[in-house]
Amino acid sequence: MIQAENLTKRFDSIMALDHVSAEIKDGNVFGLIGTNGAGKSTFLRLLSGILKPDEGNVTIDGEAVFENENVKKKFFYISDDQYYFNNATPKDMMDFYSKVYPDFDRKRFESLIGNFGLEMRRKVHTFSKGMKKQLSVACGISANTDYLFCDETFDGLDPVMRQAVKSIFANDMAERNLTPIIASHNLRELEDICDHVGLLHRGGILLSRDLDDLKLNIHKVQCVLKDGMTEADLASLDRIKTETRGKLYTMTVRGTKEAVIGMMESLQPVFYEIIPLSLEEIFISETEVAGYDIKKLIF
Ligand SMILES: Nc1ncnc2c1ncn2[C@@H]1O[C@H](COP(=O)(O)OP(=O)(O)OP(=O)(O)O)[C@@H](O)[C@H]1O
Repeated sequence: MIQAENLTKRFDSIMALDHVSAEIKDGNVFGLIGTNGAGKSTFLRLLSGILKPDEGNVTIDGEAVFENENVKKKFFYISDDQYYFNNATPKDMMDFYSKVYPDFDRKRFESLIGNFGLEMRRKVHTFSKGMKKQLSVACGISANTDYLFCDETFDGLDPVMRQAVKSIFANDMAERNLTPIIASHNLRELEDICDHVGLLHRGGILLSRDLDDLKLNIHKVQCVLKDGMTEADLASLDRIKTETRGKLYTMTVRGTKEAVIGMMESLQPVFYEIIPLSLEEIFISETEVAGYDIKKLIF
């Protein structure tokens, strides 16, 4: 488990991270969302001990991270701008990381490089941005660490590759309890992968919740009411949003699924169904309550 307590980091007058606390459970995907400059990379750099916090502390499996070589073997940090040695090839990177990470799986690395359509002996500086991202994912996965820190890892990957990488993460979570921590400015990219999402804004955590909890008390309902009934008849529902298209009402409603179903049944509409809410829709309603306009905070 990773525990961050009151993490604070300033760069001169810039407060990059302001007393951020988070608990990252093993075997879950922790998504960190925020606009450019929100503090995501700073958070990951503090988690990985690249930076020292001004205040607060971070522990991985109970041990402090900063200047602790043992703990550093437990995670791999795929940075937004991964460093490769001058003239290095994927094979050189494999040789390097094999020395750093005792459980580095060379066979897996070769197989991932092959599956991604990359070449082991081609110079990395001739790779495109997306190819470099693929290479860093191959390094990170093959390192076989308990935790994988991903900074905008999906950015720059094409949709097919994005899905492939998500499947690889899911596979490693199931097989060896990998815990990915994924920072992204794009909520939609985390939609189908995260168990827990933290929303970072100007260095502070605005919201940090398990997705299952978020989804328990908010639902999207579509219905067609009987002739003679109007929107006023929907007053018993705790509606956050209502859209009307002809006779079709699409509503975002607060309450447990059972309560919402109960109310809809009592209205005896011509038709109704509960449809899944997107992560973005959930976040919009949750942050509205906190007085924020999420559309200004995420893309
Ligand atoms: N080395 C540094 N020196 C000075 N300021 C820094 C440094 N690193 C980060 N900052 C500042 O800290 C704040 C948070 O930056 P950070 O890189 O953590 O944001 P981010 O959420 O990762 O942004 P992005 O999505 O653009 O990568 C920004 O205001 C940034 O300018």
